[in-house]
Amino acid sequence: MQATSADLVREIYLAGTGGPAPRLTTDLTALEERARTIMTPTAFAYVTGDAGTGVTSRLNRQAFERQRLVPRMLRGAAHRDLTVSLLGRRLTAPVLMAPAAAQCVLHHEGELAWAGAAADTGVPFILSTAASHSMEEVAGVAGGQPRWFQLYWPSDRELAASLVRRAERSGYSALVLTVDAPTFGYRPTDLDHGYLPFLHGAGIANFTSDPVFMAALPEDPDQRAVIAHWTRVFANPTLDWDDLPWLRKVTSLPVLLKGILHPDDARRALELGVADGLIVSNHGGRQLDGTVAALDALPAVRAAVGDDIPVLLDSGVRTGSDVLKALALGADAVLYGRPCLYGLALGGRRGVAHVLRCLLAELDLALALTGCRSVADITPALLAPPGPPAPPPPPRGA
Ligand SMILES: Cc1cc2nc3c(=O)[nH]c(=O)nc-3n(C[C@H](O)[C@H](O)[C@H](O)COP(=O)(O)O)c2cc1C
Ligand SMILES: O=C(O)C(=O)c1ccccc1
Repeated sequence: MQATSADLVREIYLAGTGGPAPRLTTDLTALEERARTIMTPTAFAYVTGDAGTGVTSRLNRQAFERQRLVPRMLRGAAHRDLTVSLLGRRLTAPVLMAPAAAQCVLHHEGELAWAGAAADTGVPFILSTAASHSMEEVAGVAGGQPRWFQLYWPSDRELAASLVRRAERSGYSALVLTVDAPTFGYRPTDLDHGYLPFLHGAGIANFTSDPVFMAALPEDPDQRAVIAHWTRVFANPTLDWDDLPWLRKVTSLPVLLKGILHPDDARRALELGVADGLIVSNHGGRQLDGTVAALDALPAVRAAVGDDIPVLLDSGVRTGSDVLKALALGADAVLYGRPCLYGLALGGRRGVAHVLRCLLAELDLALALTGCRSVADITPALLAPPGPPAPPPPPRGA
């Protein structure tokens, strides 16, 4: 199941100079530009869209680029084991696909392609509450790989409980509660296009398939009424720490909080006993402009919670070396976001699987080249001591 770097390289060279598919590339940092050529301007703006000036996204990348690996030699790492144990399950690699809303605006198969690629590669996916196919439909193509459900906690508790119970029943094995989006960020690209997928009915399938959501509407409602109701219940800006024990009562699934950046929030989650894991993330720079890079926030969060609780990271992960750096700084695994979405836009299920295989291949090679036989061998000792601060990153497109 796991694509080794040797398999991938053989597959690509045997396919000839055209590579794995005409539009795809093995350069994981070049996917965005490829995707730009085939996506509608509105969909491209939605996916690439950052909050405000976009500085957070640039800082996310700069934080990875600032870290330098110091590889070790002659350690006999001819065979590498990428597998890791997370929440009691063995994963193919320390990588999961990050939750992303409304994927049908990128490709008509949307989350079904996402789940198919997970089955093809062994990389688990996290399904967004704001998916364009219902969680039950997506579960149907997912195969036996672990899959998690990301919860945007709606303003109605009965609806929240219904979503959680459905996720549990349809085989999602953990809940990711996103806590950094009590409201949308200020995203000038979306605002300038006047475009949000949800207002066109994309990304609301978990609601239109939900008995509690539908019971609040008149029989046979028109789309405008459905969307209007969705905008009323989707977000819950009043959510606070005191609400979280309720979630514990509703489900026996492990809960991870996504969007933690401050060590005090990390400590609080543990003290209250409301989280089985944390995801250090700034939502890919889409929420608050000027936020600290997720990678820079990671070491303090790890130090605050100790080694026993899973700490994952996303925001800016693009390459196999990035995964290695995140793990060296204390992450147990990473979530892979926009590159998978570009793969989806470029080639549906095959495109997402290609992107994931490239990442795993590059990670596998990075282990070989740093002298690591397994993920457990990745330690802070692989990183050079911090150097002088880098100059500020240039704005996008400069
Ligand atoms: C188009 C798009 C939609 C997203 N939708 C969700 C979502 O529904 N729920 C969520 O928790 N995070 C969502 N995210 C954030 C990702 O889970 C992840 O935090 C982010 O993509 C990481 O940044 P990166 O992709 O630049 O590495 C979304 C991100 C993008 C790009
Ligand atoms: O676009 C996003 O980043 C996102 O997480 C989202 C998804 C659906 C509704 C609101 C925000």
